[in-house]
Amino acid sequence: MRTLVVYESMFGSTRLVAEAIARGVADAGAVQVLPVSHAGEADLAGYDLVVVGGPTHVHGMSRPSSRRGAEQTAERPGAEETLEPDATDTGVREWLSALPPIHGRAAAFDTRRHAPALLTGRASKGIGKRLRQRGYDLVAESESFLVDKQSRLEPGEEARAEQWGRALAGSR
Ligand SMILES: Cc1cc2nc3c(=O)[nH]c(=O)nc-3n(C[C@H](O)[C@H](O)[C@H](O)COP(=O)(O)O)c2cc1C
Repeated sequence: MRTLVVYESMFGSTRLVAEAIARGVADAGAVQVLPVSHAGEADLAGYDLVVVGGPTHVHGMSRPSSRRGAEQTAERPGAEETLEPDATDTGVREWLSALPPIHGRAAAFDTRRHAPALLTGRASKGIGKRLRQRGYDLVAESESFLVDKQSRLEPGEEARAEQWGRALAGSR
């Protein structure tokens, strides 16, 4: 099985989740992890499974304005957040909009604050919806991985992401 994991990440937590998912999926075959800024070059037809994730911003997928907000957060004096080198003006929302229709298997994930999803929203809902609109079959329920107020992953979330990846690898 060939798997592609595409992620968007401003502060690094969604990247860590993407890398953990990839470790889990790797039991089932080759896996490539790409930041969304490089995913436009990928030939999606060459993959048996495409996993897409991003941070929850303003209850959903990020937008240019919320990504600017994240940049400003990292630029505050004494900020604990540092901006990822691959954090650019392209997010999964824009990437998914430009995706050609394709039939394939996919799954969606996000990172979000540790509170009920009704309050936080979750980007994976929109990611999953758009993947289905493009023609993908979702092989699993969309999943959220939780961060604290400084956007750091909560303890145990990387292990849970690896486990989720293992479950994806076993899905048919
Ligand atoms: C502009 C902005 C808006 C955010 N809005 C939400 C939100 O509505 N719900 C939520 O759970 N987290 C929200 N967050 C927290 C992000 O989900 C968190 O920063 C992200 O999961 C960290 O992932 P990253 O390190 O990959 O960027 C927001 C963060 C920023 C910068």
